[in-house]
Order: sequence, then structure tokens, then C-alpha cells
Amino acid sequence: MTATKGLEGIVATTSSISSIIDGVLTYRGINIDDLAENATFEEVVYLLWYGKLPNRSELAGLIKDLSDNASVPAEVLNQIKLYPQNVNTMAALRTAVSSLALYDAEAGDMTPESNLRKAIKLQAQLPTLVAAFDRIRKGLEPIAPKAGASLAENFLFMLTGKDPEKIAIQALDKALVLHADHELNASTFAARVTVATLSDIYSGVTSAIGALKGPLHGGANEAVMAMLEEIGTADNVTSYIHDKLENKVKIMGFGHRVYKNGDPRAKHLQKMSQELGKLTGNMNWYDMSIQIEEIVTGQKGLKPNVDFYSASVYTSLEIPRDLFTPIFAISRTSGWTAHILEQYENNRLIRPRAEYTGPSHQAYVPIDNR
Ligand SMILES: CC(=O)SCCNC(=O)CCNC(=O)[C@H](O)C(C)(C)COP(=O)(O)OP(=O)(O)OC[C@H]1O[C@@H](n2cnc3c(N)ncnc32)[C@H](O)[C@@H]1OP(=O)(O)O
Ligand SMILES: O=C([O-])CC(=O)C(=O)O
Repeated sequence: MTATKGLEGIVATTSSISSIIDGVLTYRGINIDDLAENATFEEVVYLLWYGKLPNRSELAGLIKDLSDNASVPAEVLNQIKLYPQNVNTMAALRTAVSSLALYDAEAGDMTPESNLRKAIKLQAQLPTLVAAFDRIRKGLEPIAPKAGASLAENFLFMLTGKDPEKIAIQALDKALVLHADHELNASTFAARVTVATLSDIYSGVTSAIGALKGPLHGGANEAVMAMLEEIGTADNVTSYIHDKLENKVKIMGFGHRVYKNGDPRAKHLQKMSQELGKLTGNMNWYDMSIQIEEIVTGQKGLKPNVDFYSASVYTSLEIPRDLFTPIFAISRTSGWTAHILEQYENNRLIRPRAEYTGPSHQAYVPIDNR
């Protein structure tokens, strides 16, 4: 038995949800470029869960379902009020999502109908949790979700209490479309491993949030912004990046396990970053990002991934840096839950093997002789 480090190239399951073939990403066979240009996030959620694009009444039904389920139990909001000051936002989200299960009477119901209902609740309630957490830590009261609004509009509304600009809603909506699913990425794999024991959907999404948090995965978007802020201005970029590369420090937002010729989502986020920079009159983050890309791609051949330009996009939308990864989680809940439902449909325990590298034939030494 020989292990493959990081399971690189190992095909661990079949799935009909999203594919990456020759560097092209599709959701249910539809090219991500077409979805990014044309679809709303709710259309994508429908596509991922039901395997087809919704017609008008199906879409209206889903928007209503999400809207009707967007409120979170008061007990969970009260718990968030007791979290320590300055906790990590992804740790808070992981805990809050786990708590949701305690107040859902059907949490342990494993019927397909119940699991779909819980997928809707999770998708609807994550934005409410993230916005409530942000307000509570600022000493403000959470804002109740707005009936009938899209998920992107509702999230921005619940963060600020103001009706968001159309351009901000459209930008966030597109970012959500781009982050919704991505084949067997680490957090989706974690979700599938968890539910393949026939554990519940809340456990699967909680596992996934834990996996997304790390800086080698979803946490990279926050790390990109931390880097941009540390560099400060465009004239510091060259020396900063050269220094990091010389010292073999990874540049966040670059490289990918599967894409070696570039992440097809990055160009959409780059364009949005440029447009929003122009609109807000602050091109600094975009200009720095372009310079970083030139150096990292030029020297290492590494291309930006989905996390790189999303950092400047969210900053232009005045979203706090430590909400970037929670926003990724809001979007990816659609993919996680689609994968969890798919796993339940044709389940088998996921239990690979390890290549043992420890000592062999060791004698047991009684405690008095050690
Ligand atoms: C949504 C997402 O999850 S997208 C990914 C988000 N993560 C990041 O942006 C973090 C930065 N990137 C990385 O750490 C990696 O590129 C990963 C984790 C995304 C992919 O990792 P892997 O496929 O395991 O590649 P691995 O980490 O083994 O890197 C291979 C080589 O490229 C180098 N490399 C990879 N990414 C980077 C980077 N961002 N900056 C500098 N060097 C890098 C490694 O140092 C390594 O070099 P070596 O062979 O000289 O030791
Ligand atoms: O697929 C991966 O390994 C990481 C990624 O880009 C994602 O989850 O969107």
C-alpha cells in the first residue's frame, strides 16, 4: 500500500453536481462563464439541488422558501451574544451552525424530504447568522431578514440595516454564483465523509465549515486582504513579493490543486474588482493585485485562484475582512448540501486506508521498566 500525499489525483467518488474537465468548470454541465454572466445565485442553488435550471414559478418558489426560512431561533442569537469578544468569525459560524441543529426538531430525521427541508433552512439561515454575528459584536441588535428579497440583497440589508445599492447586490450575487460548488474540494469532501457515516446534515455542514476555515482553502480570501493591507501601496509590492518568494513563503490566493493553467472563476472576480474600484474611486487594491499577479505568475507560473480578486471585490463592497470566508461559506452551503443529499442517495461509508510508517514489532514494556 502506497499513500498519495494529499490524495492528489485520486478519484474518490462519482458525482453529477459539478465538474472540472480540462480546466473548465461546470455546474450540472453548464459552463461557469455562462452562469456567472446570466444566472442569479438562487437559480444556481436550484440547479445544484434539483439538477436543472428552474422555470419562473420554480424559482419564485425557491426564493419564497429561502425567505420563509431565513429567521434563526432566538436561542441561537442569544448564544451568539454570549460569545467572547474578538472570536474568529469562522469559529463563531461553525459553532452557531452546530447550534441550529439543537433547535430543529427534525435534525435527526433522515428522510429525503426532511433533508431537503434542512438544506433550505441551512441555506436560508447562514446569511442571517453571519450578519447577526457582525452586528452583535459591534454592540448592535441583529436585523430581521427582509421578506421576499434575494439572498444577496437580504444579507447586505441585514449587515447594515440600509437598502443596498443595486450594483452591490449584483456584485455579491455574482460572487455567490462563482463560489457555489467546486467538485470534491476539501470542505465538500469533509461534508461527504461526515454524512457517509449516516450522521445528520448539520454535522456535515459543520464539518465543512471547519475545513473551509483554513488558509489553504476558503480562509485564503481573508489572508489575501491581510496581505494587501500589509503591503499598503503599489510601490511596496515588488519588494514585498520578491522577499516572500525568496523565503519560500506562499502567496495567498495563488495556486490550485486542480487548475494548473488558471482558475476560470478568477477572471470574473478580476473584472468585478476593477469595475468596483473605478466606481468607488479607489483603485489601490486592484492595482496592487494586478502587480502581484504579474510577479507571482511571471516568477512561479502560479495563477490567481477564486480567493485572490474576491478580496478586493468584498473590500469595495465595504464588507469587513473577516466576513470574507463566512460569505464563501454562505455560498458554498448550496454545494455542500447538494453533495450531502447526493451522498445520502447512494451511500457507502468513506473509509480509506493509511500506509503505516511507524515502528514494527515493538515489545510492550511494563510501566515500571520504562
Ligand atoms: C477556494 C480554494 O480553496 S482555492 C485555494 C486557496 N488557497 C490559497 O490560495 C493558499 C495558497 N496556495 C496554496 O497553498 C496551494 O497552491 C494550494 C494549497 C492551493 C494547492 O496546493 P498543492 O496542490 O498541494 O500544491 P503545493 O502546496 O504542494 O505546492 C506545489 C509547489 O508550488 C508552490 N506553491 C503553491 N502555491 C503557492 C503559492 N500560493 N505561493 C508560492 N508558492 C506556491 C509550493 O511551495 C510548492 O513548491 P515546491 O515544490 O518548491 O515545494
Ligand atoms: O477545489 C478546490 O480544491 C478549492 C477550490 O477552488 C474551491 O473549493 O472552490
